[in-house]
Amino acid sequence: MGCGWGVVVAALVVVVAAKLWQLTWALFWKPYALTKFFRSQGIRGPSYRFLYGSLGEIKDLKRDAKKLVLDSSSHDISPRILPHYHKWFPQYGETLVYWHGSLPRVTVTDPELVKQILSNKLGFYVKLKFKPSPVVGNGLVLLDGPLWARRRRLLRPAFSMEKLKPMMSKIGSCTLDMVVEWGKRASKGDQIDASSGFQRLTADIICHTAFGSSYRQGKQAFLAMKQLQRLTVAKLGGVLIPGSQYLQTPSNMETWKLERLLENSLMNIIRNKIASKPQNGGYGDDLLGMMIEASETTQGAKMNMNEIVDECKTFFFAGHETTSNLLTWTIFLLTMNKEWQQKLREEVFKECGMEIPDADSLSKLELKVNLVLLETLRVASQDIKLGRLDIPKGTILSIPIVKIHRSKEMWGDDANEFKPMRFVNGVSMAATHPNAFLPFGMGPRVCIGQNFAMMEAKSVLALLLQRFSFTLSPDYKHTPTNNLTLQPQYGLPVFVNPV
Ligand code: HEM
Repeated sequence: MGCGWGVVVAALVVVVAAKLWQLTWALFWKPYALTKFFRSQGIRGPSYRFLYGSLGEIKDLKRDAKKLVLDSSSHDISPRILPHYHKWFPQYGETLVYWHGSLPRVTVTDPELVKQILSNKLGFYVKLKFKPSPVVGNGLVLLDGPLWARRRRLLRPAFSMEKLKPMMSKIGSCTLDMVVEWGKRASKGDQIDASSGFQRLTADIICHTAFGSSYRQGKQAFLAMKQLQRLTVAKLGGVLIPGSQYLQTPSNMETWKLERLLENSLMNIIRNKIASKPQNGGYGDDLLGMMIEASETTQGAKMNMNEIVDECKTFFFAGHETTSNLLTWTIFLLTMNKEWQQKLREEVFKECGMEIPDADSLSKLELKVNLVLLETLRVASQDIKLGRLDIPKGTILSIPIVKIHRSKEMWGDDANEFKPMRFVNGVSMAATHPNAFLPFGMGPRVCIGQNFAMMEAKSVLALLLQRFSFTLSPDYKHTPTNNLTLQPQYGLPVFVNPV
């Protein structure tokens, strides 16, 4: 008996010792070994700090950066939104390694290497999974491998120009509702926060275009998703203590409640849509209808309910704030460059008059939009060779698009100036490298909603410029901030005047 207990205790000691060794290796020795490995290739960066890596320093730098108010005419926004890169690039060069907890993160700005990562033909690079990720679901944005390929093939038809054209009238009518509201406020001399206006407008547009007649239920699901997103952002940037996501904290309980609400609302919309399909008709012109249609008519397994729910979440997540920010920053730039505001308005009048633009007239608008900033993250799923660099499995590769878009080496000495004419000979000729312009990414995972977003942004802008001129309010503070997407921290107060 005594001998039996002795064996159990000895086994326990061995297991605990093995776990402790694993932990010490992962949190202590491995980062030091990797630091040496990266240094031997000339990749340097801030030293690893136990458990937190560089997160503590990044947090402090970001906290201080949030207090900065930039000069409105400055396009170099990196001191505010990427203060860590702003500090480290001059110190360590643009290919540097820093630490997300105990995981190494290598930045890549060389367009050739960026192209190699984003072309990703052999599946070496997989998406970084946000955890927890109730917001994006397991949709197209985060899937990898054969699951991603099948889903992309099923969804592609829904985003073809042909399918998108019928949505233009919905985009037009949503915008005109906003125009009426802005007109009323303009007549009282009120200033308008264009940023929150565009947030509401693009939410309306995505709910109408995604769910058609189920718009109201779609809006309820959308609002739950926005709250979930806020909770998720609050959790990002901290160290995730394993298991903490299962504790009954107020924030976790709020998250679970919203997840159930989002899930149930979306399931109801989908069930109703399937049940109310006319005998000889289709599911309708909205994105959800086209998605169900495509999943039934394409060869191979149908998309099941959970997959469709995941893709609805993806449309909300990927298709709302991105386009809203594009519109916000475009209006900001047009208030700073009045001659361009006038040029665009003249072009709109010439091609569309006072009509709601259709696909034809839109295609004639040469509106240039050059401020779209995103950071794309990928993870190496096995040891790989990137250019001359050896990248060990598990390294997170970070492509700071904001930095690439502002690089003087690639865009010239006027990189920080507003010069739409640099695109006059096409996107690939605007910089020294054809792939230096990456607002929608590139390669097989290029944004599937690119046409949708550009069509939406052009329609909204045309309708606004036909009716209003925009002047920046003296209350505006130039404080771009990163809430997953790039937004003005205190909104974009403008005065609108009828033209
Ligand atoms: C100005 C607006 C937009 C910008 C700047 C933008 C940007 C991007 C970028 C950079 C990626 C690639 C990420 C990567 O390489 O992993 C992406 C992917 C994606 N975008 Fe967009 N996007 C916009 C609008 C939209 C809209 C309106 C939708 C849908 C309604 C959408 C849906 C998606 C989806 C589903 C993906 C994942 C594609 C895949 O991985 O196969 N996006 N977007």
